[in-house]
Amino acid sequence: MATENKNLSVYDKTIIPSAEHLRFGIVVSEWNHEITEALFKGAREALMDCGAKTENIRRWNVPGSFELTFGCKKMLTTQQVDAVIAIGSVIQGETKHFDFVCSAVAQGIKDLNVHFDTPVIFCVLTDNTLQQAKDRSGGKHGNKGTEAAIAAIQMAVLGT
Ligand SMILES: Nc1c(NC[C@H](O)[C@H](O)[C@H](O)CO)[nH]c(=O)[nH]c1=O
Ligand SMILES: CC(=O)[C@@H](O)COP(=O)(O)O
Repeated sequence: MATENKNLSVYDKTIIPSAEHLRFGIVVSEWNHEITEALFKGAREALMDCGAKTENIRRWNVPGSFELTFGCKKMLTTQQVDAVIAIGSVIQGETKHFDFVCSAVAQGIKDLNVHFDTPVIFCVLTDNTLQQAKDRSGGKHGNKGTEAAIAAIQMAVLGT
C-alpha cells in the first residue's frame, strides 16, 4: 500500500503499549531541517501521547542522513535506551548522490538492528521533491515521525 493510501499519523491508542517506563533515543539529521524538525515533533508528541516522559527522550543531532548510522550506534552503545529513532530527509537532487545516501543509511540502520539488541526505527524520508517530504512530515499524508514513534514503542516491548 502506498503512503498516499495510508495516513501516517493514524494509530489506535487503545492497542499501543504504554511508553511510561520506556527510554528513547532520537537521532536527527540537520539536512532539510524544516522536514526533520517536523518529523521529530511528530515523533515526540506521539511518544508522550502514549505515556513517555520528557526526561526519557534523549535527542542528538547529526549533520546528514549518512551520519545517522554512526549517531544511532553511539546512542545504542553509550546510553540506556529501549529504542532509537533515526530521523532524516533525503531529497533527490541533480545527481546519483541521493541513491548512495539512501542506500547507505537504509543498510546502516538495518545492520544496527542485526548487530544490536535494541530496535532502531527507520524514520528517513526519501523523496523526489520537497513537496513529497512536506506531505509526509505533517502534511496531507500525515507524519512519518508519528508512525516511527508507534513502531518504536511496539518494538521496545516485543517479546517482553
Ligand atoms: N543531500 C542530502 C544529504 N547529504 C549529506 C549526507 O547525508 C552527508 O551528511 C554528507 O555526505 C557528509 O557525509 N543528507 C540528507 O540527509 N539529505 C539530503 O537530501
Ligand atoms: C541527496 C543528496 O545528496 C542530493 O540532494 C544532493 O544534491 P545533488 O545531487 O544535486 O548534488
